[in-house]
Amino acid sequence: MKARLRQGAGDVMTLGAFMYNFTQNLLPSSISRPSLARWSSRPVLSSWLLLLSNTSRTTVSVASFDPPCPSRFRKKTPSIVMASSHSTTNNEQRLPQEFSDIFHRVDNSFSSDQARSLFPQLTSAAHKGSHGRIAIFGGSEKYTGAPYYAASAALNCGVDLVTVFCAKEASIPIKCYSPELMVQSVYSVEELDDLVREDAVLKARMETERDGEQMNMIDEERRLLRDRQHHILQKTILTITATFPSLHTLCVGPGLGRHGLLFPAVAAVLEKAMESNLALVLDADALYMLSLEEYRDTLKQLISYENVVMTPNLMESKRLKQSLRNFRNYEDFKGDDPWSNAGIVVQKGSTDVVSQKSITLRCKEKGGLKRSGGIGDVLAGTISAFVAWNTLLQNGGGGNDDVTRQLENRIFAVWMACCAVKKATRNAFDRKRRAMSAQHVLEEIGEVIREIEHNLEV
Ligand SMILES: NC(=O)C1=CN([C@@H]2O[C@H](COP(=O)(O)OP(=O)(O)OC[C@H]3O[C@@H](n4cnc5c(N)ncnc54)[C@H](OP(=O)(O)O)[C@@H]3O)[C@@H](O)[C@H]2O)[C@@H](O)CC1
Ligand SMILES: Nc1ncnc2c1ncn2[C@@H]1O[C@H](COP(=O)(O)OP(=O)(O)OP(=O)(O)O)[C@@H](O)[C@H]1O
Repeated sequence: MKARLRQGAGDVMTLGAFMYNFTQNLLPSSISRPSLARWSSRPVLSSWLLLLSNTSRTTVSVASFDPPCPSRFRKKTPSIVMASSHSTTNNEQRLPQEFSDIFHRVDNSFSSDQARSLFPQLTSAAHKGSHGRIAIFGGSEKYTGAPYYAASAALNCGVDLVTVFCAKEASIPIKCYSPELMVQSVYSVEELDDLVREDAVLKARMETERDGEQMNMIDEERRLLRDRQHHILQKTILTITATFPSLHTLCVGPGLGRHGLLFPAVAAVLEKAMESNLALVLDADALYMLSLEEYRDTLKQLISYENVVMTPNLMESKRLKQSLRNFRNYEDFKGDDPWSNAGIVVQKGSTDVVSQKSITLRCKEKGGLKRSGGIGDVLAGTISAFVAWNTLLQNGGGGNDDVTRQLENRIFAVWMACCAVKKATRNAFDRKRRAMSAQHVLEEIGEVIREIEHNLEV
């Protein structure tokens, strides 16, 4: 697939087909009937990917069909040729307007086999951990819900084991939310606050002190304080990095908070993760941290790291873009788009835009009309699950072919996670309307994943 993408040969090239019955009632019946196409195979797909490619940029969009997938899809995605024609079925009338005038071709580049390979197989040979071990580094005094949502979303998707690394102050509440989560306190906000307070006192004394001997003593006290700080943060870093060999994904950020003393430890954890080639999902306060001038070097490293997914909301996206533009050596990141990096970026919005280098996939799945806090955390956890499975595929021992396929599939895995959360949000909204919260989205995500897999198997 990668080779095809790089070729950029066709003005319009359709990459592949998914059979995922996501978007029932995708369009209101009032939408004007598009000039539709006739499919060489009847519209058997519940969804398909349109890859519009030109030499500089590639865009994949998603549309959907309603009908259940027939058995022939079991084997392989049928080759579909779209010709300019008119609609003959209700299903075709449901095509989104935006695709009506696109003359395109769908081929077998992304087959249902590949879509299936986004999920690890459920077999009796599986053991605890075969379907993914992930960790969430987040959760602070103020935010205990965010890491819980992210971790539970991953569990509800089907990951086996999830550990939450958080502040001591957050660990008991998170444990009480769910017995399934392994929760480990890796630092204490109180302890960090004490360090800040003691340093402020010493600094103030230093400013007023005139006696040389006293000043030396204060200097020494500050040095000891720095040692204590170093020791505390090293413990945080070592506790987390010690788990790296057993992890398939590390998600950093949900509810992390913005404690200035913790950030150096977060940056060190990210750097160690890159050294270990561990898959990273970065959200919320991890993205805030990366937009700060002190952490530009870390951001710079992440920009050229292949194994990262960043999931900024509107604000986080603005901050990071601004930070990238402010790079003194911005020439390192030539190109109009500061996002054109090695890893994957998901810009969340009414349409989630998933991009990697010159490839862009758009998740057109409709969400709900309620935007409660925490749905971004559910998304971070869901993406972490799909990325963990993608890592498992890489570790599957299939040799270089598997590695190549893993890289090709990862962006589709992330896109699929975005669509799943949108669909779960819509189901939750349909059920709860204004009372909908992230907890209700969590309750839906497992069923949505089941539906996706069912549609791939039936
Ligand atoms: N239950 C919990 O524990 C939860 C904990 N959470 C945790 O909170 C932490 C901070 O995360 P964050 O999202 O509040 O911080 P940040 O991105 O700086 O936004 C700050 C301000 O930016 C704005 N704004 C944001 N998006 C916008 C948009 N699309 N369109 C327009 N404006 C937008 C908006 O400003 P306002 O509209 O209020 O002016 C917003 O208040 C982080 O750790 C996260 O994980 C949450 O996950 C929720 C559940
Ligand atoms: N304008 C929008 N219309 C519809 N859905 C949206 C819109 N903006 C974001 N979403 C969806 O809401 C979910 C969370 O995105 P959001 O931008 O709120 O993230 P966030 O601020 O990080 O969330 P959180 O509250 O967990 O911190 C995603 O699934 C995204 O697709």
